[in-house]
Amino acid sequence: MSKILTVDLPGRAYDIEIERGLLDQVGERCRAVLPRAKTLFVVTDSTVGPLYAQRVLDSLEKAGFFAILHTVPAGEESKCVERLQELWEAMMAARLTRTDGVVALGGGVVGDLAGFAAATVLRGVDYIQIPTTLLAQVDSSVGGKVAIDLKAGKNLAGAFWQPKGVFIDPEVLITLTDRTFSDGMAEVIKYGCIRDRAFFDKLAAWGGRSGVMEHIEEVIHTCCDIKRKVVLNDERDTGERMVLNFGHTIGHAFELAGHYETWTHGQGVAAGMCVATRLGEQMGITPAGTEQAIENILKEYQLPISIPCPWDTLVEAVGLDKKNAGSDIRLIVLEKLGKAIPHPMARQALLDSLNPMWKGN
Ligand SMILES: NC(=O)c1ccc[n+]([C@@H]2O[C@H](COP(=O)([O-])OP(=O)(O)OC[C@H]3O[C@@H](n4cnc5c(N)ncnc54)[C@H](O)[C@@H]3O)[C@@H](O)[C@H]2O)c1
Ligand SMILES: O=C(O)C(=O)C[C@@H](O)[C@H](O)[C@H](O)COP(=O)(O)O
Ligand SMILES: [Zn+2]
Repeated sequence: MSKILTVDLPGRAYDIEIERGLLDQVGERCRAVLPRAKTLFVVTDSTVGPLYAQRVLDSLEKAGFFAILHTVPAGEESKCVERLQELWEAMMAARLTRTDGVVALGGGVVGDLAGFAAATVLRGVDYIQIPTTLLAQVDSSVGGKVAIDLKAGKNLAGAFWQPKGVFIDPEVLITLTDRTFSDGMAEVIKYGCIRDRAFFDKLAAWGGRSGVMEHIEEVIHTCCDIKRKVVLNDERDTGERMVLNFGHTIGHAFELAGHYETWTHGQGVAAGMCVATRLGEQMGITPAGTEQAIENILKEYQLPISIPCPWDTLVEAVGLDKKNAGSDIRLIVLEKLGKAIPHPMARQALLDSLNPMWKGN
């Protein structure tokens, strides 16, 4: 049975559809939201392409589209200006027009990269998200943040560009490695931490991949619904949306420290949530014992609770966080498990609190 959530942004409303087997019906779904499009430029990666692209192309062609497939190497390193430029050039070589569209078929890397290409080529063409990792199905395909990484750090060039539709087929998760499944669980656990204590407790009880897969539609629906509501209140990330960044200030530093190879985004976020919660406890905002509860659940899902990171890298990443405003920063902390808030503080005060934790590193 299909579950549908609507991201009801004025003039830019779109549906998130969650349904087993949806991959074979994306053609008709794309036709419904892109009625004038002739060509669809499908972006995928070198792992997802051989697994799922043909089914998507067949479905698109059956719905009357001319579909062109473009494959980037799998991995975070593809979220770069070189791959973006290749996409722009290939889109123009395909004579894409403003009434055509882009389809992102893959994980968060493909979604962020293809979404940014769609946001910028011809000053913006429509795009569709077909997320294939757990992380992309519960988080990155929704809300319109699209970006590439720069040498300085994560997601430093990008846009807010909402998709025309998000088509989620949970069956594709079956081919994920355990590590990539766990990455998605970091963001899933984040949703429990920031907005839904009961959901957090369920995740703790399910205890692993097979338990979660028994409830996968509920998991995807719960996370997308939280994100949808937050994005509706603050699309441009000026206040409430920042809670979706829980664990990311320090998490992005961990990713940078591993040169985006050693540590994935999900792993960075997992360990970053522990640090943010420890700080919250130290500041007297987060109840004592909360970090322990988060560490316990992260361990259940094979996620790290700490990651080595040089102090200078941490300082660098904190300085580049998009929640900075002048010399202040908003750190996302938990008022309690299930409720996150942006906590404004001087960036130097945050670094001063972090420093003693790093001394032993
Ligand atoms: N825009 C947002 O709101 C947002 C939110 C969260 C994360 N992100 C970004 O998302 C990225 C991480 O996304 P990710 O974890 O999906 O990583 P990813 O896109 O690199 O995918 C992880 C790996 O899984 C493979 N894969 C994808 N689908 C598969 C499938 N069904 N079966 C087998 N293998 C499959 C990929 O080829 C890749 O090797 C980061 O760059 C992060 O910054 C963005
Ligand atoms: O959608 C959001 O807003 C988020 O913060 C979701 C995060 O999980 C995601 O990693 C996002 O890309 C981080 O954005 P950034 O603004 O910190 O680059
Ligand atoms: Zn994230």
